[in-house]
Amino acid sequence: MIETQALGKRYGDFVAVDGITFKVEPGQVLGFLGPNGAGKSTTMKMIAGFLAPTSGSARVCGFDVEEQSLEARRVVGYLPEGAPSYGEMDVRQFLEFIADAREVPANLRNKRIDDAIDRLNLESVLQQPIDTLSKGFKRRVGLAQAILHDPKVLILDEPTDGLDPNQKHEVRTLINAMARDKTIIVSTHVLEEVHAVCHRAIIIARGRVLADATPAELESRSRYHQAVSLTATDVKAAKEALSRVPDVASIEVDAQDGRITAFPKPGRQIFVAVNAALQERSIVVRELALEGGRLDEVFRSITQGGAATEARA
Ligand SMILES: Nc1ncnc2c1ncn2[C@@H]1O[C@H](COP(=O)(O)OP(=O)(O)OP(=O)(O)O)[C@@H](O)[C@H]1O
Repeated sequence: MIETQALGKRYGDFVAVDGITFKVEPGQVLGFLGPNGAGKSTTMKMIAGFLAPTSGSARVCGFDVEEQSLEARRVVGYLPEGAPSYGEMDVRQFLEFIADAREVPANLRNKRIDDAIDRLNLESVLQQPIDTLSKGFKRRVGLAQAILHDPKVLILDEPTDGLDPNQKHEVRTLINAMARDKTIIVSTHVLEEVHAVCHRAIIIARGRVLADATPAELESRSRYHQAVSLTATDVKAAKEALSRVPDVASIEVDAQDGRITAFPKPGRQIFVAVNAALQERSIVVRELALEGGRLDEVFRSITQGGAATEARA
């Protein structure tokens, strides 16, 4: 369990984190989204016990991160931004050092190290100094040290940053597998990641929570939610057919690929009627899709101001 209560951080007059309150239950993966400089890393550092809050509080597994700092840090695995580590050590030496620093019991030490090596596919670079590793491998070493002591809580600051698509997929699978018995916060700029791993997402900007919802709830705020998009050989005829469907509010055609999107009037469903209208006029359609909503558009709308900016936290 992770719980923050009006958690805040100031640097002089500058407010980096402005009274953030949220709770994450075991078994949940919370996605932390927000533009550059929103306060994501600062919040994660405070929860991980690496930075003292200037106001409010945070608890992990019931331990206050300031008043019970040691107990709190014991139950947390933390992957910092950029994953700094001791570059002159080789990977195995570094993981052994972490096992000792984390006081992993002697009878579990080798098993935990081997398990982390296996989960992050580090076998091929075990003897290599960390400084000489590629960015992706450095990130994986950072993840290995975060999970080495099998913590109940994981704070992962952009865990897939710098990874290639295959590695991204592997790390997401790993997070999903670990989610069953852990409480996890993941910050990311990759919106598809929210779908792949998060049960819930918090969007923050200028140090404040602007939205706290499931990925599906966020998508439902998109103007594309329940829109119907299609590609047709005769764009003009397709547009004409769609314009006659009573519940279609507007129609847009993508200038680049000619894709047509029909937007419903508020609260209306148009898929069946659109399909029928196209068939009635024998319009040849290459694909026809019901849109769930677009997270990138919701993210922009929420963080840059606009219709969807109301906070739900
Ligand atoms: N030590 C510091 N002194 C002064 N300002 C700081 C310090 N550390 C962070 N900040 C500022 O606090 C704000 C929040 O930074 P933070 O790193 O938490 O953002 P972020 O959401 O993680 O951004 P990004 O997505 O770019 O990683 C930024 O404006 C940053 O410049």
